Amino acid sequence: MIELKHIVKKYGSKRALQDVTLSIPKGKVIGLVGENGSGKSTLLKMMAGLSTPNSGSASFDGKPITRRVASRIAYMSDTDDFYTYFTVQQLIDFYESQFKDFDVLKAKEIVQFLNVSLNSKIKSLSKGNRGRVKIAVTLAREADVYLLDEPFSGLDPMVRDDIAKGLIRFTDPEWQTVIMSTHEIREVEPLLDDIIVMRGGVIIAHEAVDEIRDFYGVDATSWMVSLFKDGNREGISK
Ligand SMILES: Nc1ncnc2c1ncn2[C@@H]1O[C@H](COP(=O)(O)OP(=O)(O)OP(=O)(O)O)[C@@H](O)[C@H]1O
Repeated sequence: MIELKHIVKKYGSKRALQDVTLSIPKGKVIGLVGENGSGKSTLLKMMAGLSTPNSGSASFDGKPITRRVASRIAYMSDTDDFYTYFTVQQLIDFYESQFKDFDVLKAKEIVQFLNVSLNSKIKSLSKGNRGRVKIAVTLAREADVYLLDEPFSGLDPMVRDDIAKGLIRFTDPEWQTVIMSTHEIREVEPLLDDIIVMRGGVIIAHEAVDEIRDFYGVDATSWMVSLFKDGNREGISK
């Protein structure tokens, strides 16, 4: 469904992505992991049509990813400066005006599921509740793909758990794909079908979580730690 071929993205002379080739099928939940600065956000922006490659190609269902095609892709940034002057209800109204695939009833259901009041002003919400609202309006889009940049970052375990439950409950694995960057691999591992590991702008591994357990005989977190310790994917033998 999403195909990236030999993508290079430079910021000045810095290469944020180096020759990235990647195929993302429909109906998977994928964790994108790697050290700070390894290129995760840049890769998500590329798939969202928010960043243009210096070379290589990005396509969705065979068509180049442009802002138009990207209307089927819901992107959630990692920033926390999120329409602070709105109430939650006003934010939902705003999203409805911006996105054709936005489902107001679903948005309200998710907000209720996550225990946030529609009348709250976003600027007066705690960071955890802002995180809940952010995921609610993202998942309320009936998009083919959800690209979530660090949905768990800086949030306490209860909020992380709520967001994980929301992801399971409000996405349909039959046709929707979720790709999320995270540093909380241990917590999200049960949600994941695949893990993509990045280092220095390169994808150093892309494995199915079941395969990691079956062939490497370890959980995904231990597999990833060994991958980094040994500096390459041959670190753990099947
Ligand atoms: N707008 C920009 N201008 C200049 N350099 C940038 C820009 N965005 C990213 N970079 C650089 O590109 C590289 C990849 O950054 P990116 O944000 O994609 O990494 P990341 O894996 O998401 O990091 P983190 O885990 O810290 O969020 C880094 O070296 C970063 O400094």
